[in-house]
Amino acid sequence: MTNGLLLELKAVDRRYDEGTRKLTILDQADFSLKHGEMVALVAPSGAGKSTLLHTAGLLEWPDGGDVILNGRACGRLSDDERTAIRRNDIGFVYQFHHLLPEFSAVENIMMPQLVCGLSRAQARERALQLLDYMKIGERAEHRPAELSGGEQQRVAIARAVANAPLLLLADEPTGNLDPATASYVFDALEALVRHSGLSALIATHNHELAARMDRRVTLEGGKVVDF
Ligand SMILES: Nc1ncnc2c1ncn2[C@@H]1O[C@H](COP(=O)(O)OP(=O)(O)OP(=O)(O)O)[C@@H](O)[C@H]1O
Repeated sequence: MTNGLLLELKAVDRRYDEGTRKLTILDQADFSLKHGEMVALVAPSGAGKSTLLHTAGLLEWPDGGDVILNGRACGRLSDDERTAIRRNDIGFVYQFHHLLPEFSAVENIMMPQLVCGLSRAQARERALQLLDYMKIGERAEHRPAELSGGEQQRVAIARAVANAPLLLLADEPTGNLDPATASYVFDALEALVRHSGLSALIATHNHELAARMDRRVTLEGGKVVDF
């Protein structure tokens, strides 16, 4: 930790090739996220929300500028180093849960911990604690297909934080749920973020949920701006 910031994007460019021309999605974009801060990313479809999340989450390389996570410049790291940071320090939640269908809820949450070298007993204990925290402890042994959409998303959130990341990035985490379920799932997500002190950047089209976060940003002309 250096300046109270967990995440900084400094003059980040991101361009895609579209036939013969370049599509500029991020154009010298600056953004920062403080430790423990929860920020909503609200922008029209196609504005570049997923691009911003993927770049911040080290899934995509910026074409210019740098991404600094917990004081560490990540732009010039090797693929292996970036993978290690993603595995240990960053949790992702998507609109669709992407749980492994043949494994139970608890096993899905154990998986990333086993990859990081925890024993099965340790991983299971933490997974069960997280399921309890998300108020679905009694669904631990069910497979994703046996869970409701809201329950599946709560398992996906638990899985994203299983390795106690510093940063949670979520791309429309409640976008696939009805309003009441979305609010309920967001309650659980918010409680978890606040309790664990992690920082979160959450893309959402839901203005009610965005209003509950510390700050709201949007994308305009490839830049991240507060609104
Ligand atoms: N790998 C890629 N190659 C080419 N173009 C891409 C690629 N990824 C995204 N794009 C384009 O970049 C633009 C921004 O995409 P992005 O998915 O970041 O938007 P978004 O704001 O998340 O949209 P949505 O809300 O619909 O998910 C879109 O025009 C998209 O078609």
